[in-house]
Amino acid sequence: MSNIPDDYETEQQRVHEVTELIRNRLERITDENGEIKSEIVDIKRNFWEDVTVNFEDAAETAETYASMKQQAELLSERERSQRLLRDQVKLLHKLEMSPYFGRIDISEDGGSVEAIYLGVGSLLDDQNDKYLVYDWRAPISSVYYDYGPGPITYRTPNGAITGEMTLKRQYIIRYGKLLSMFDTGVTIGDEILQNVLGKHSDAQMKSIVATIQQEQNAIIRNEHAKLLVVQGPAGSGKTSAALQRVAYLLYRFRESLTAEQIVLFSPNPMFNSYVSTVLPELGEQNMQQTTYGQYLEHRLGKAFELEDQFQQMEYCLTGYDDPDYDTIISSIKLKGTTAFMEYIDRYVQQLGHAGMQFKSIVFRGKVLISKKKITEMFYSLDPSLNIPIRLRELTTQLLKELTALSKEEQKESWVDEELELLGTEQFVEAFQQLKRKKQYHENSFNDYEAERNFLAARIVQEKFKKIRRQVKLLKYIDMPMIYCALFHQEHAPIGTTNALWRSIAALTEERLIQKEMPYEDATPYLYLKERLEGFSTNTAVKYVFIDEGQDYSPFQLHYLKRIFPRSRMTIVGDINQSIFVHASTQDSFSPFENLYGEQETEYMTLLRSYRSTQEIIEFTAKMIEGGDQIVPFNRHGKEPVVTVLESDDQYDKAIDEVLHGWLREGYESVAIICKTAMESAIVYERFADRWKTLSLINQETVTFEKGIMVIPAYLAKGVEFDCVLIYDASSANYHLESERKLFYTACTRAMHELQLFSLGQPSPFLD
Ligand SMILES: Nc1ncnc2c1ncn2[C@@H]1O[C@H](COP(=O)(O)OP(=O)(O)OP(=O)(O)O)[C@@H](O)[C@H]1O
Repeated sequence: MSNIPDDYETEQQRVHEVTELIRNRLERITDENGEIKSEIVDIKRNFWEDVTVNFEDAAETAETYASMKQQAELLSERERSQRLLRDQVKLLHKLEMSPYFGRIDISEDGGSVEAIYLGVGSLLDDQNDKYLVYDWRAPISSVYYDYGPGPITYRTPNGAITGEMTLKRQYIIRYGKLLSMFDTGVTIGDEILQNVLGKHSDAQMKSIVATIQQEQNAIIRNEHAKLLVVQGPAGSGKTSAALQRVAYLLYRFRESLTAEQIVLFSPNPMFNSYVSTVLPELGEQNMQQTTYGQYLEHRLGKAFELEDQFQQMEYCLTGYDDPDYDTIISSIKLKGTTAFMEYIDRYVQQLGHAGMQFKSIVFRGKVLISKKKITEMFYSLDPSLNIPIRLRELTTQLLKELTALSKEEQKESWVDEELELLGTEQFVEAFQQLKRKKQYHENSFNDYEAERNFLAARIVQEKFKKIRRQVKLLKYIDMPMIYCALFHQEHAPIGTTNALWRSIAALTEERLIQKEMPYEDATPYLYLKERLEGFSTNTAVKYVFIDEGQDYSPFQLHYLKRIFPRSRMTIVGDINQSIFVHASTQDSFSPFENLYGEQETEYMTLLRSYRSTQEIIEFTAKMIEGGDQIVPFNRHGKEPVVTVLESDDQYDKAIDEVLHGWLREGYESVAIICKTAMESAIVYERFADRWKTLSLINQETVTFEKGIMVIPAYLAKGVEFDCVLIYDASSANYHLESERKLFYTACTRAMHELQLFSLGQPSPFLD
């Protein structure tokens, strides 16, 4: 329970004093910053004047270098100081706006009581070396999130400390004014959380630093798990906790970890813009962000036209009439399994003995080294060596061969033709070079010959450069053919019938021949490629975060683990939102179990849901298995409404009414959620004239903005809106079991109001 304390005046006085101190410090730092800035300008302007330049002899030259080095060091030291000051100014501005949000009074066993104030960064009083504000990530701050008044324990680098908490208080402060304060129990202030969650949604996600809940704190501060898996229902704060965790890790390991060493895989490009302000709000730099699809594209290069995951999704939701539909769905499922990964492993073993395919090395239409010869060279190498090592050796041999061939090539007539086109300067230069190399004897019989040979060698060398580069990049391996041949294997992967395998193989090959790479093939293709060429791992990355982890196939996760071998992984997700066919997390999080092994994996579960009103959470929880476990946060709003419409024409009036109503209430972010991109486009066309501010979101949309938007359900993943209107929640549109989770995901995007329109009989998921 919480109550409003009566020492408001004292607290307001403290806010006033701390704000004053912050403002004074800001003033001082701004002056210091100005001085450093002009010093930097001076150093740059006078750099050469302050350096004594003299290259007369070795001693003078050394002195010149020493003096240059000294100036450069001075400059970089000043620039570093300026960066530090800039960071301090940023933090002080944040603290000026709101210096702290919480306070705990604690006493270490038997000691005196100390009041600890928590904010987004720490603030030290220079006069007495005391912290006026502690960073929310400091070890002691953990007590605030984990305990209520009573006995406490917290960990420091020097061991555990026990004591007593006598007070836990929350504040809302804006620019020196204490707007409100509450004393609270273990959970952090219902009042403040009510206040935060009751607000209208924003185009950008907000940091939850002032109201982190105990179970979220455990996720944020976990330091030991190699793999941390978090399962939580829609709106339970998984993404929020993940981002706070990034900020925590950056603070905790600030000596050794930088934002570039952290990668977040997000569900769609728009999501990147949605979460982009959270870390800067916490005074940290953003980590690297990408989607898995973008990452595949980057690694795949241009050999194929890659289907993206949303095209695949669209097909899965609309392609029911395609006679190949069932085979394609089975193919997508198969290619996401670890059984298929192992199938590729066995194929790689076979390739060690036979089956590698190469491309001939061709120059000006002439085969320099035939693929037959390359194959022979490859298989004559020691078979006990693994394929990547053999390929390295083969590359060396091919490069040598090319050197020899380039000598032959110099005699070709095209070289003479090119020589004729050269101007006198090139001949003069050849003359100079040969003279320098002492290969030129004036008036000797070979003069012209030497010059010609020299220039011919250079011409051929220049033309061969590209071939040599391609060879070094292993472009002589015919990867598409090797991958296609995988589907000629007679025996099917474990768990797949021979007949199904043959159909999958035929369909896959058909698309690969067209130079199309189905999305489900991209990971197996890259995996095979890297098993042959050697994995190009990224060892710089230390933490990988995967949001919406339930949508990744086991194969994709294993692939990521191999790519980032030095990294710890945090996977957050919700099995009830697995919307992709390949996701094997349909019922549990089991695919994660054998990723790093039990010893190194920790599971955490969130049950409370914060995004939506209690009415919406209770309504949506009924759609999924285990929904009764979800604990809604106690915030109330209108009951969701299901409206059955009899004809398409009734939509105009009904939509107008609902949208007008929401706008009148002041809601700024409204989504009309459709099942597919196709449906979204139709709806947009239909209403764009009536609603001028309507926008259509598709897979290319990269920024998330307020307003009224039409969006396919699978792109609304991870984001939220004040109000959601499910455009057609009819049984005709949503009835397959495989669509249940998509439907649930769509409905759970609403924070305050949810309306569902159904053309005829509503979906059975609403029963
Ligand atoms: N401790 C908290 N304090 C304040 N707000 C919170 C807290 N936890 C979550 N929220 C809010 O709840 C909403 C949902 O959070 P978030 O998007 O992180 O959930 P999620 O579990 O990732 O959801 P989903 O799986 O549906 O995408 C956000 O508006 C977030 O700010």
